[in-house]
Amino acid sequence: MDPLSPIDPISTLLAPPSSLQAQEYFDELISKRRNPGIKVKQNEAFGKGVYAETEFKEGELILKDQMVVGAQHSSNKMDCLVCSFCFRFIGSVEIQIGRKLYLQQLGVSVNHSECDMEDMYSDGEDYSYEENGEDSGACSSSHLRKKVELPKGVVESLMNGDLKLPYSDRFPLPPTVPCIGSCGEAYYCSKSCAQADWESCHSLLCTGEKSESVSREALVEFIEHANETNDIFIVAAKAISYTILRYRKLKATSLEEQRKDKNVSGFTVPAALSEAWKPISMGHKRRWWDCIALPVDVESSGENAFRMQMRNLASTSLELLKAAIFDNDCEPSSPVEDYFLYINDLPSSEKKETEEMTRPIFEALGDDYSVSCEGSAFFPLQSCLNHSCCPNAKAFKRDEDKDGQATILALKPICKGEEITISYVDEDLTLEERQASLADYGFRCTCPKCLAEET
Ligand SMILES: C[S@@+](CC[C@H](N)C(=O)[O-])C[C@H]1O[C@@H](n2cnc3c(N)ncnc32)[C@H](O)[C@@H]1O
Repeated sequence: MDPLSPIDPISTLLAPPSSLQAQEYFDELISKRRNPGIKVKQNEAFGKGVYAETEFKEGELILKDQMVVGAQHSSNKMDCLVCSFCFRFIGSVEIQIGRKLYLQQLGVSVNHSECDMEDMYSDGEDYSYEENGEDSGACSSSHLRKKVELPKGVVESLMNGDLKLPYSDRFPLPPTVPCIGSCGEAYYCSKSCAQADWESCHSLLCTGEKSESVSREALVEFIEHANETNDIFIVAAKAISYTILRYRKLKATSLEEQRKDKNVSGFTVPAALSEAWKPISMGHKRRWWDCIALPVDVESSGENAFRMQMRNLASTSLELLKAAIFDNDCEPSSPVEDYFLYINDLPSSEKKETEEMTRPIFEALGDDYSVSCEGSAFFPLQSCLNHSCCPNAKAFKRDEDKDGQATILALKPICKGEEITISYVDEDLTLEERQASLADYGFRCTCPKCLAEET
């Protein structure tokens, strides 16, 4: 068999890893990430689970987990300009506010190609937004807000840096670094994040002129389909691009080693592919279309048809992605909120003067002025945490947690050997509401709180 020809048995890659493979992988990951207080173990009832290897006090950090791939929600892109790799807020308080107001006034979402963000940062441009333009509401995340209009030119001045808000230098943000492929859609907090994202997955998913995708038109079609249906397909595309790029690197290294030393064991596609796919495969879960909850308006007799419809949706998305990248051969607070809280807390003499300038901007932003960055991501350790409606831990962003890492803190004292659990849903909901939300995860909760409330 030609060792470089693509192999078909994708099903081998999609099979769950054996318990031994998973145990070795997570032991190594925990040791590399220096999270000695935890261990991933097989749980008889629910598959994998995370267990305490030491005692944790209330409020103590249990683990920090680096994401493998993740994406900001399409609908959130209008509210927050964040680094496309580490999801830190970028630019400045003025750019965050100005960009949001600009997009609201334009009445478009940045997911759609009508609005090129590149234009918004170039100085002296005619931004041509309608001063009294009606928000179409079609793509805006804030069409319910009562708008207060700002004088002409304020929004442009905020975006191009001509208008500096008082005290905004107390909330410094990293500058915006554009994407290497010039797509004008991805921005970063540093050149190193831009490079890391390019090498991790973006080179194949970039719609810019330096894109390494097979077809930029096909890629745009794939992204539009994901934005119109479910933007989880963007995260799936990132996982696939990540695997392809890791595979290529492994192949190049292996062939180079073989060239130097003929005695080095030969490169094989299956081995390199499964190594490249390993970080994703370790998060193996049931198929999405098999476990999502049945919508309330679908009768149980229509369940098979519904699941088939969802499967077809995922398959259409994959076909679109394949046309774009197929290779023949893997809640922080908002700085805007922090800024306005700071202004609100100023001593009254300074506050009065400052608010003359900031109040109209605050009112123009409306109720949702402080939206934080939201998205979906795959965190290998966090994804092993099982659910409980009376959890002993919580994913929590502290002031220092500004990057895209997941932080898990103890909610109460945890003993050595105890399972660490988080709540996937709002624990204050009623029993029925909690169980309905958990149906999306494909299980019925039997934690002590649910059992007590059921009787
Ligand atoms: C984020 S994963 C947690 C890790 C998972 N046990 C594994 O083996 O990868 C979520 C899945 O774990 C299972 N799970 C988590 N908490 C559970 C619970 N309280 N009861 C039953 N199944 C649970 C469900 O299958 C759920 O879809």
